[in-house]
Amino acid sequence: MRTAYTADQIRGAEHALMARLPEGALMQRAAAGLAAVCADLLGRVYGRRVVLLVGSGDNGGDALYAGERLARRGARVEAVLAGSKTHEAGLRALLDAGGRVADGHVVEAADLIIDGLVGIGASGALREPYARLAQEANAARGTVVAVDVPSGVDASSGRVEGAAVRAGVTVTMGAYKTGLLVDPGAAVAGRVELCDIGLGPYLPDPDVAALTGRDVDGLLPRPGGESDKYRRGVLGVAAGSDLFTGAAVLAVGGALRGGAGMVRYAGREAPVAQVRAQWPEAVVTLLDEPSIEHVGRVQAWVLGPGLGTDAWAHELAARVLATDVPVLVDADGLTLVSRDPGLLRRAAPVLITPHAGELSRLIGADRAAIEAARLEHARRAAAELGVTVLLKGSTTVVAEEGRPARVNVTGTPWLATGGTGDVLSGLAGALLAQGLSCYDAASCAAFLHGVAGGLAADGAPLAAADVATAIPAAMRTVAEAAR
Ligand SMILES: NC(=O)C1=CN([C@@H]2O[C@H](COP(=O)(O)OP(=O)(O)OC[C@H]3O[C@@H](n4cnc5c(N)ncnc54)[C@H](OP(=O)(O)O)[C@@H]3O)[C@@H](O)[C@H]2O)[C@@H](O)CC1
Ligand SMILES: Nc1ncnc2c1ncn2[C@@H]1O[C@H](COP(=O)(O)OP(=O)(O)O)[C@@H](O)[C@H]1O
Ligand SMILES: [K+]
Repeated sequence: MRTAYTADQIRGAEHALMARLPEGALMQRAAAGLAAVCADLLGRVYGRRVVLLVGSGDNGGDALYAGERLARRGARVEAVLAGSKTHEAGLRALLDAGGRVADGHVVEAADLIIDGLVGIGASGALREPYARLAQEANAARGTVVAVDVPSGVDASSGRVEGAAVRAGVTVTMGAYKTGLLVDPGAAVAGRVELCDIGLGPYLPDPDVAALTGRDVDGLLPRPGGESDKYRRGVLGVAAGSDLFTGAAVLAVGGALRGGAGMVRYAGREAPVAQVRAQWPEAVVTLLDEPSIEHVGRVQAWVLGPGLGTDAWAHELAARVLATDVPVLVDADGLTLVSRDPGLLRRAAPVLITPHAGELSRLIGADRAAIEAARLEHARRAAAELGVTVLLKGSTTVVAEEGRPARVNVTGTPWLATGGTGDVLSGLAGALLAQGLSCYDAASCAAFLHGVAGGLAADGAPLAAADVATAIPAAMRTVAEAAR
């Protein structure tokens, strides 16, 4: 499990650790780790041009001391002092080692740029001249190494207001910051290298966690000698309509690859015909009326992809939500519950899987605001609605009250294509049917869906059905990672 922390949590741990160490020791550890990563990136240090972007705080201090170390190994180190003040001891150390102070024009020609403008002490959008320097670094040809977090990214949330440094590598001190795992921050952090400064024993419970392949492998249910198709878990899928038949086909496809013992599909005439034609494995019930009475017993339901939002769909949704098994609500199901929130009042667990637009209707928040602060809104929805939330998008977030939010680190922008969400619903539903909690089913499904997307795309466009097909390969990949 990868864990990450807010700026306040990091500060608390740093204070506790600092109290036991001589002054400045922590910054020396940070600078040593930073300089080592930079030296690796440069290959040969001697004679290379390194530019330090130095802000007024300790983030600038880290950069200056790392610059000192690189200068002692023969690099030509120049510091651009951006703040109203500068870490004095750090600057002296750099100058003593042969580094010098320069203006912003040196950025363009640097082999390596160290972004020490701001770290966890930043507040709000980057001010000038920081914002201009961030843009110059982004336009330069040299590798950009961010200290702790890329400047312009809010360390606690991943929010970016205005300009931000786009790093090739971020060297983060002591522990991951939440903003490095959540877009838009994660998207500009590049490769994140954790520099151990001894903070571990002082860290509180994490703000967020990210599953690794090993974690997912450990959570996935596997059939044993005693298993039969009923004991493995049966999933019901209530999806599709005469207008949207594909969503039903894709959700059932995701479910069949997700390891349920059986998938029961229930729907109207047109999607029933399509599901029958595509998936002989599914047990299909044609619904003459919106009732699930004749569908047979299931351990979980997926409700909503392509279901429509008419009175018939509403009635079917009410029947599914009146059962006592976990229900995953997606797509049109979310529109139905946003119109009739009473539907969500039930004793058994609910997992909702909205994208930002669907969540905006559910909690009355602006879509752009949700995309800018994904974690905050997913948590708010979980608390207000009393459900588990899987918020889809460039970073998928899973939130449930009383547990650390989980952020998903797999996936590819190629997944941004119609129908992949339906596959995700089927997959997560299959995991629910096999007995995983909403929290684990959602986070494992997001992880596997992202890996499957990467395998299916392999650098080129994918169709949603390819993602379903790649789910078993994704499971094998996590099993290999665990070995
Ligand atoms: N503590 C430790 O033990 C260790 C800490 N370490 C390192 O220290 C970093 C934290 O250092 P920090 O607390 O000095 O804050 P930091 O991020 O450098 O910036 C603060 C200054 O920036 C300014 N500023 C703020 N917002 C701004 C904006 N939008 N636009 C422009 N300027 C803005 C503001 O100054 P102002 O100009 O307003 O006076 C503020 O005072 C941490 O990320 C890690 O790298 C490591 O060495 C390990 C040990
Ligand atoms: N930029 C992106 N990077 C990675 N994954 C993305 C991106 N955009 C969307 N996705 C993923 O693609 C899927 C799209 O789902 P959804 O919006 O429900 O589409 P649909 O309704 O067409 O199935 C989700 O799993 C989402 O997390
Ligand atoms: K920085």
